[in-house]
Amino acid sequence: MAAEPVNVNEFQELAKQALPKMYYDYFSGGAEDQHTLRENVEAFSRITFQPRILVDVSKIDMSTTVLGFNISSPIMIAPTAQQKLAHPEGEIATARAAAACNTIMVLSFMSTCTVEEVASSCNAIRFLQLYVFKRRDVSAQLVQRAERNGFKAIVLTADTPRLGRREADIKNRMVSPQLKNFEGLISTEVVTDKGSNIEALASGIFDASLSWKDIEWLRSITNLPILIKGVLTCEDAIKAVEVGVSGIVVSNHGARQLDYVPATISALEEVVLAVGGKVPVLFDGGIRRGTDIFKALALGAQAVFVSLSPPTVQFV
Ligand SMILES: Cc1cc2nc3c(=O)[nH]c(=O)nc-3n(C[C@H](O)[C@H](O)[C@H](O)COP(=O)(O)O)c2cc1C
Ligand SMILES: CCCCC(=O)C(=O)O
Repeated sequence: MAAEPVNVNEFQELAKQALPKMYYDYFSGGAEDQHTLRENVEAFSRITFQPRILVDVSKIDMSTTVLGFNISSPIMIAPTAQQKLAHPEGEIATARAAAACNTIMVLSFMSTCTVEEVASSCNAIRFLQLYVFKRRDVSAQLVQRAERNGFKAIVLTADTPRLGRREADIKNRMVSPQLKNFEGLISTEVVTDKGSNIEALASGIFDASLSWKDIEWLRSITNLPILIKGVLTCEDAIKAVEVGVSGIVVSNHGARQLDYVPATISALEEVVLAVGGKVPVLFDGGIRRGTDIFKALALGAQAVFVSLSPPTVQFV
């Protein structure tokens, strides 16, 4: 029997063996040259510690609070789309894992299980990630269903007016299933014989006109706190605080959107300084080890998100 994996990179190797190539490439790939994909991981490796000795560490409490929710450690689960492509239980299994670890799961707007299925599967603390569709009524309905089903916050993803150009998905003609949340509302089954179906889906339904003024619209359709995901600069961090968001997620979407943006760990400090403690700053991108999380916390993150599909092994 093969030895148990001892780190995240080894899990990725197992995923590569287990998954059809089209899905493995979708889960692990980044945009274009995948420069930022490599940088997200490598920038962590350039940060080293100045350790202090002879400090009593016999009792460690890693618990923290995010938007008033106590969680067992500063590790939350990032929204990742279409999880049934990786495992038949999809987002329900992820929610159960979040409940077992006493942490928060962010459910992707493009999930393969419905908000109702996830809500009734366990008592995990759940936030809903939001994409704003051209059909605003569809996005609004989903937000309201999440609110009725006990979701606690909305995480607006702001870095995806269109889907990043992911060359493996183009070559594989990546297909996307009909997503159950939208059954009867809008079709998510795109059939194009050219390129990535998922990119075609996003260009068809995502509202590329989304801008700062739409935070007001979002506030008009929900009472839930709103976090904004995809902030990489002090300018946007200041704007986000000005429009009254309840939290900021420093993220480059796992390097799947605009290539050649900085590694998120390189952008974190400027955002934290600009926010000045007014709202919590969360963080994701490139986290593969506990020491990465420690670095993000040391640079001012309140907590981090980890994704299901760490794209490292092919590079390191
Ligand atoms: C397969 C996959 C699907 C994703 N789907 C979404 C999504 O639906 N919505 C979203 O806001 N971010 C999505 N993300 C981005 C993650 O939430 C997160 O920002 C990113 O994966 C963090 O980087 P890491 O993968 O290096 O941990 C996705 C990432 C991956 C790898
Ligand atoms: C159209 C689905 C988009 C999901 C997503 O955000 C990603 O794959 O990064």
